[in-house]
Amino acid sequence: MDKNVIEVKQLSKSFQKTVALQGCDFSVRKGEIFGFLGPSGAGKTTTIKLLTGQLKSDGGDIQILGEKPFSSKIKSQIGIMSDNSGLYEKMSVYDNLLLFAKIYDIDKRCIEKVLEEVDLLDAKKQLVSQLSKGMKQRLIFARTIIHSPSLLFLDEPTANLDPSTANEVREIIKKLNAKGTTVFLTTHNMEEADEMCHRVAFLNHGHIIESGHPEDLKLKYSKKQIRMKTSQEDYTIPLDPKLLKQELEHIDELLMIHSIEPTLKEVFLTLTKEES
Ligand SMILES: Nc1ncnc2c1ncn2[C@@H]1O[C@H](COP(=O)(O)OP(=O)(O)OP(=O)(O)O)[C@@H](O)[C@H]1O
Repeated sequence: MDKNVIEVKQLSKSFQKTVALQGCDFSVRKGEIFGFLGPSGAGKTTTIKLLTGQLKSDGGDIQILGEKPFSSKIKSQIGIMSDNSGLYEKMSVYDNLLLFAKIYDIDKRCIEKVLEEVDLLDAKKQLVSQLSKGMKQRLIFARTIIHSPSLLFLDEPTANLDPSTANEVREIIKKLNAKGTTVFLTTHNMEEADEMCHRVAFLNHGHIIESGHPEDLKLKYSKKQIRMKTSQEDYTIPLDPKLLKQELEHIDELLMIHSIEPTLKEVFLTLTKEES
């Protein structure tokens, strides 16, 4: 996981008077799930559009797999999933992918393989209009990965999905990543990021305010306290081995003891509050 597949330096983008990104720096390593997190309007979708060549930046540098985002050399290695599903409801699962394969000149033998991968092979003859939301989402996924990209851009892949469908999507992402696909993921959902991402970056007002492994961030912003629960009391003490030892000597019946770390959401809220 050491080679960078995405390198972004001092990226800026404005829309008329709206500054979407300003001096944004980050990198994504080969083989990781990288979570790009931020509140609504922070600039996440704009970043994905810039990284995938759908928008041009005003300044800064982007390298994707060692190339510029607009380079045709990397097109076949990239998969993009955003919220516009674009599925044809009156066509079957298979025919939706066939159409896509024809447009993008992809070998149609890839269709069965990818349907198997997202567990839709048995539904290949079903009309899209008859599919459950979860199945549709898996079909969109199939379309995104039909050409076996090594780098996936997923813009809020679980937004507006019920918990079980969101879980199905997360499992597919993890499975792909386990096979070596690098994933750039935007999400509002901090629990999801904590569960899935090897590293996260917090975006606020168009720039990165913090980044790192979720566990390391939670430790970094921990208040360093221990919660103690005895048969008599429920209280906290500072996270200090000497204090803890002293405390334990006095306790007759200890029911629970654990260190208190913030959740990723709490870390993010603290940081964004400090910034505004
Ligand atoms: N085409 C556009 N024209 C004008 N302003 C835009 C355009 N696209 C984005 N913006 C503005 O740029 C800022 C960043 O938008 P962006 O969509 O990247 O945020 P986001 O983090 O993806 O938000 P969300 O989580 O709500 O999707 C916002 O203020 C948005 O209104």
